[in-house]
Amino acid sequence: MSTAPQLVVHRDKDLMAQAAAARLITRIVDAQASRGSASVVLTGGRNGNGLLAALAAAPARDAVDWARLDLWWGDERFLPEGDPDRNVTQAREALLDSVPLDPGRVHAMPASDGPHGTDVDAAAAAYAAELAAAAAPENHASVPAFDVLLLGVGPDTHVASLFPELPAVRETERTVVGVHGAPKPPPTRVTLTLPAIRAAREVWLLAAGEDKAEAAAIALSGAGEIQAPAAGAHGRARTLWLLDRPAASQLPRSLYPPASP
Ligand SMILES: O=C1O[C@H](COP(=O)(O)O)[C@@H](O)[C@H](O)[C@H]1O
Repeated sequence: MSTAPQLVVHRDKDLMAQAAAARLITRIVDAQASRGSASVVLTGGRNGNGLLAALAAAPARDAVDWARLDLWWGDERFLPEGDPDRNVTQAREALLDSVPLDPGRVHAMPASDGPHGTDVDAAAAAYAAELAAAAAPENHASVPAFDVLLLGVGPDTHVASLFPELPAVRETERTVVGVHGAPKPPPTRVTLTLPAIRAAREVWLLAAGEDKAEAAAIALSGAGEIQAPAAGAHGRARTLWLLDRPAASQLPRSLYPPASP
């Protein structure tokens, strides 16, 4: 299967979130049917949380066996446990607190008041070790083969906490790194790197709203991943961009899917 990006453009952000939630339910159910369990990497941000809220409201959510789902995070704002700006706090509020997950399979990234204190690099290394321990030994991989890895696209083309030109987006060896001096608050973060992202079977990039239009156009028009990290986010089997019309409004006509309403 090709990893060239596939694009789906929805009418507006609410419809995009509902359609993405329906798609994710199907993907999880299929993975659980074929392999017994599923693994999903969550993203923070408005679009990621919108998807989780839509999933919480979807009647078909009960088709998912929540106890056989591993949840990981693509990035985290390095703040104390329970801080309202942490991605995991927002995910809990949007969905996780309302479904019967196995707490042992909810792999939140460390907080700044956790066992590593404020040492974000140690926190990143610990998460890398947790991922490596969950990877299938027969695959000789350093991260699990995630079924779906979600990424919100920032207006500056950042994905996870990989910001243009910062060292994290240049990382080619480690799977998780600490981020210092992010241009979007908070400045200290933990993030998966591009090699870890590219180990996922499917990578879905979410972009809704006019403020994402330029980023989508740049990332999908051949930009380099150092300057436009979203351009470097690919899945092994599939790379899917889910957009709404405002976010797709600056795409070159050659990219705009002809079948989109
Ligand atoms: O800070 C973050 O921002 C991005 C994008 O968020 P959005 O609100 O502009 O959609 C998000 O994907 C990332 O997980 C988060 O930490």
